[in-house]
This record gives sequence, C-alpha cells and structure tokens, in this order.
Amino acid sequence: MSADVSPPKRPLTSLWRLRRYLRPYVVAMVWMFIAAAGATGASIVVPLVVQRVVDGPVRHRQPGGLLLLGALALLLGLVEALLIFIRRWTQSTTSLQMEYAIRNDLYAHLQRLPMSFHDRWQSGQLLSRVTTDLGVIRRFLSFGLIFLVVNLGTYIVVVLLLLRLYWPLGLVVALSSVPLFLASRKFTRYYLTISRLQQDQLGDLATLVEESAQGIRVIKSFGRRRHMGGLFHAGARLVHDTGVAKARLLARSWAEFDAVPNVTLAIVLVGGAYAVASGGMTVGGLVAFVSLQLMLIWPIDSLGWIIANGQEAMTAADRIYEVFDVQPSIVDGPDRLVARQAEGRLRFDAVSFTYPGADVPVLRHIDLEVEPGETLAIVGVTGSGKTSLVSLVPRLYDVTSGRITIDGRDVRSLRLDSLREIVGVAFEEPTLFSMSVRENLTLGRPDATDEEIAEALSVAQAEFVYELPWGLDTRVGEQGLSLSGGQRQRLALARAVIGKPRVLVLDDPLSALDVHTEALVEEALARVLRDTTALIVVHRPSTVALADRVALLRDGVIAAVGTHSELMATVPEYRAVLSAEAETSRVDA
Ligand SMILES: Nc1ncnc2c1ncn2[C@@H]1O[C@H](COP(=O)(O)OP(=O)(O)OP(=O)(O)O)[C@@H](O)[C@H]1O
Repeated sequence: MSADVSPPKRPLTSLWRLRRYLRPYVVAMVWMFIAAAGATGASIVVPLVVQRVVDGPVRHRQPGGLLLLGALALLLGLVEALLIFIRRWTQSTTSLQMEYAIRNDLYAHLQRLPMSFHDRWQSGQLLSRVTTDLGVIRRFLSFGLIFLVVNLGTYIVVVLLLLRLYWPLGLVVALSSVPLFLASRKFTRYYLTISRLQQDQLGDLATLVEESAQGIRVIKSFGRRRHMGGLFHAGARLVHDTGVAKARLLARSWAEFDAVPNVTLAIVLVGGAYAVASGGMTVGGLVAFVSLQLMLIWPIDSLGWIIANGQEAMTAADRIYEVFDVQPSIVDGPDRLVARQAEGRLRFDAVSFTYPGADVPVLRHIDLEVEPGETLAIVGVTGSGKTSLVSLVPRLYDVTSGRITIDGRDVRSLRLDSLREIVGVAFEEPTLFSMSVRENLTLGRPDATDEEIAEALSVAQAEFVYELPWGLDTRVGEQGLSLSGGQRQRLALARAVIGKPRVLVLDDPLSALDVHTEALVEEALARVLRDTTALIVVHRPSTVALADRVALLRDGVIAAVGTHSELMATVPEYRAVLSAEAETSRVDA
C-alpha cells in the first residue's frame, strides 16, 4: 500500500467508531467537560462583574463597593485556575490511556493478520499508523474534542448574553457566524484531502527509511548511496510540498477566521459608542459587551486549528480502521491435537495454491504423503514453488483448493497454537529478534528446558552461543551482537528443532553453512529426523542424503517422487537440477 491521493471515504464514521475506547473513561470525560465548562463559565462572569463595578462604585464614586466585587473577581479567577488544572490533569491521563489501548489492539491485530496482508502492505505504512496516526488521535481526544465542545458552548452562551445586553449589536455578532460557517466549510473540504495525502506520504517515507536501514550493506556495496539519497530526497520533497500547501491553506483560513471577529469588533465599538451616547446602553454595559466579545476571539481563532486537528484525527482514524477492518483470514479451527500424541502423518491431498491477488496458481494438484518419521526432500529449479509448498503446512497461507492433513485432520480444523506446537519451522532467511539468544531460541516453546535447548543447539551445531559474552543471555539481532549468516541459520535451525516437533518444515536450512559445518549439522540432524516427519527444501545434493524420498517439483506440479537413487537413475531432469545446484554451491563455497 502506498500513498493514495483520494480523500478518505468515511472519516467521520471511523472517528466515531473509536468511541468504544472512550467508554471506560466516560466518567472522567464528564468531569473533564464539567471542569472545562466551569472554567469558561467563571471567565464569562468576570466581564459581568466589571459591568457592575463600572456602573456601580466607579460611576457613583463609592470605593467601598469595590472590595466585594474585587473579591468576587479574585475568587472567580482562582476557581477558573483550579478547574483548568483538573481538566488538564484528567485529559492527559485518559487520552494517553486510550492511545495505549488502541496501540496494543492494533499491534495484536497486525500479528493476527495473515502473510498475504503483510505481503501487500509496506511496513512503513504500518509503522506510521501505529505511531504518528495514534498520536494525532490522542491530541484530538485530549484537546481538539474538548475545545470543540467548550468553544461552541462559549460561543452560544456569549452570543446569548450579548443579545441580552444590547440586542441590535448582539445580532451583528450573531450574524458574523455566517461568514465563519462558509469559511470553515471551504477549509474542511480541502484540508481533509491534503492531510490524508501527507499522512500517506509520511508512511511511504518511513518505508524508505526502514528499507534503506535494513539494506544498508547492499546500498553501500553497490555504491547506491546517491541513488537512495535521491529517492529519499524526492519522497521528503513531496512531504515538504504537501506540508507547505497545508500550512498555506491553514494560514489563509486563519486569516479569514481572524478577520471576522475583528471587523465585528470595529462595528460594535462604533455602534456601542453611539448607543451609549443616545442612552441605549450604559458605559458599564458597553465595557461588558466588548469584554465578552473579546472572549469570542480565541474560540473563533482556534476554529481553524480545531477543524484541522479534528480532520487529521478523522484521517488517522480512517487509516487505522483500514487495518482494523482487514479480517484475519487464517484463524483457529475448532480442534486441538495434542502434540505428544500426534503421529505426524502429513498428507497433501489435491492441493492447489494461488497467491492472494495473483492470477496464476503456483501449485497445482499436489498429492504427497509423508509417513510418520519419514523425511521427504523437495527439489526443483528456482521459482518452481518449493517455498510456497512448505509454507502451507504451518498455514502461513491457506490452500486454495484441496487440503493438507496431519494424522488425517485438516490443518484448517486445528487451533493455530496446537498446529504450531506440532510443526517446527526454519526458513532460509533466519530472522533473529533483538532479544537474548535464549528468547530467540524459545520463541515457539517458551517452556523449553535447558536440556532441550542444549540438545537443539547440538543438533544445529550452534554451541558457539555458549562462547558469546553472556552465553545464552547475550542479546542478538538488530540491536545486539551481530552474528554471521551461518551462525544465524544454525540458531534458526535450533529454534525449529527445539522440543522435537512431530513435523519439521525446513526451507533450505543449511544454505549458509560451509561444507564442514554442513556435514556436522547433517549428521546430528539425521538423528532427530529419525523420529520426526520432515519436509525439507533442498538445493545441495549432500543434503538430499538426509531424505528417505525426494519429490521433484516442476512449475508447481510434482513431476516425480522416489528415492534419491531411483530418481538419479530414471529422471534426467532431477540429475540436471541437482548438478546445476551442486555447481552453484561449489561456486558459492
Ligand atoms: N508472496 C508472494 N506473492 C505472490 N507471488 C509469490 C509470492 N511468493 C512467491 N511468489 C511466486 O511464486 C512462485 C514460486 O515461488 P517460490 O518462492 O515458492 O519458489 P521456490 O521454488 O521456493 O524458489 P527458490 O528456490 O528461488 O526459493 C514464483 O513465481 C514467485 O514469483
């Protein structure tokens, strides 16, 4: 998913849908509004006290009367300050708690979404949704929403008071809301599109930064620093241009919003002076009128900011619900198969598979049976569908037709935790997380004992971890100690075999190992494979020796199945594939 210039489709609905996160804080929100309304109420009363001061003690030259009214004004000021403190305290805690809850739910949802979703979405887009967009929503919930309600309330109350004080000028102020309404409508229309565009562009930029951080080795070794710099520059320029357009729109609208109360104020001053001169109004009345009207400047001025804030929150909510609305397609089945009692008979029954969104199937009518304890190697030229085939067993993707069974049970009928306890997996690209070696190893089996860890490390010939500065507690991965490709691969293999899963799926797990280490790993792995059903994608002829039988995959179809020697003797294509692979590995070595 990349930047999309179309405006969001249902922004208000998306924002409204977030109300369920507000629900636990309804009481706090009510207090917040009461405090905000109280503070504004206190500040509105002050001009009315001033009116009494001007028309009373000042006009009649009675300083004694000032004391009481002065004390009242002081009290009102103190009440206002206290209420503002209560509002700010409550709003920051509740909005941060809401942000925390939404962020946790969004992350959990992302983890539930299938591989096909992650294939389609840029990681930077997801990153910006989990960070920036949630921040925008928090700011709206903590400021925008409150000021929207409070300012609207202030506007209505003050206009009513003004009408009561002197209705002809009150009417002028009331009518000034018409141009304000028109200006805000125009602003809303453009701002929504532009803020969505900018948020999408920021997501694209985050993707670029992430990819170039991950691929820094390739960028440097190919001397592509300038090229990547150019790409970043172009992306950053887009964000800059959109930001400038957004700021100009805001500035223009701000000026329009600002002009209205100031023009109205000028009319009021002239009209008010005339009304006082002709006896329609007292001096105190005019002072109160003008003071009250000045109180409208902030609510009107901030209108642009509040609308902008609200619109950004709508866009952010829309972007978040785009993710929330994707239903996890790979979900738990009803059955549980106890890992210890599973036999591990694996069957592909007329399996076909097409990647979501693709037109052509990558696997067609695959029929395979792997007996408990048997090892089946998958061999085929690059792109023939080997990785796709093995990814279907742990349900990284679901078959398009046919079924895969373990002990006669369709994998889709099993609970995912049960399936993943039975199936251990290692892929060619060994991903390690920024955690300790132990945490990386026990990712799928948090309850693994030290003996099980030691056994797995011995199978994968990965005892080097004991030599690391803090042994099993050494932090590896992106933020930790850098390991070599072969070391990472051996850790990933150990992670797969830990706790002896009934079914082992290995996608070319030894590709990064030197010939000597590979031989040692194979020897140890052979012992594990005796009791485990295994499906191993194999490129090197030496690894084929681990397998009891081999299936040759050609263009997504099983072309031949048999023992290594049978296929070597009878299938020239098999010989060709393996000798080509052997050639490649010799060159690699
Ligand atoms: N996530 C994906 N979405 C769409 N098509 C994909 C995806 N992953 C792989 N393919 C396509 O499926 C086909 C088979 O790919 P696959 O990775 O299964 O082949 P392979 O035999 O494992 O290749 P290799 O030996 O190079 O790893 C390829 O044509 C590839 O372009």
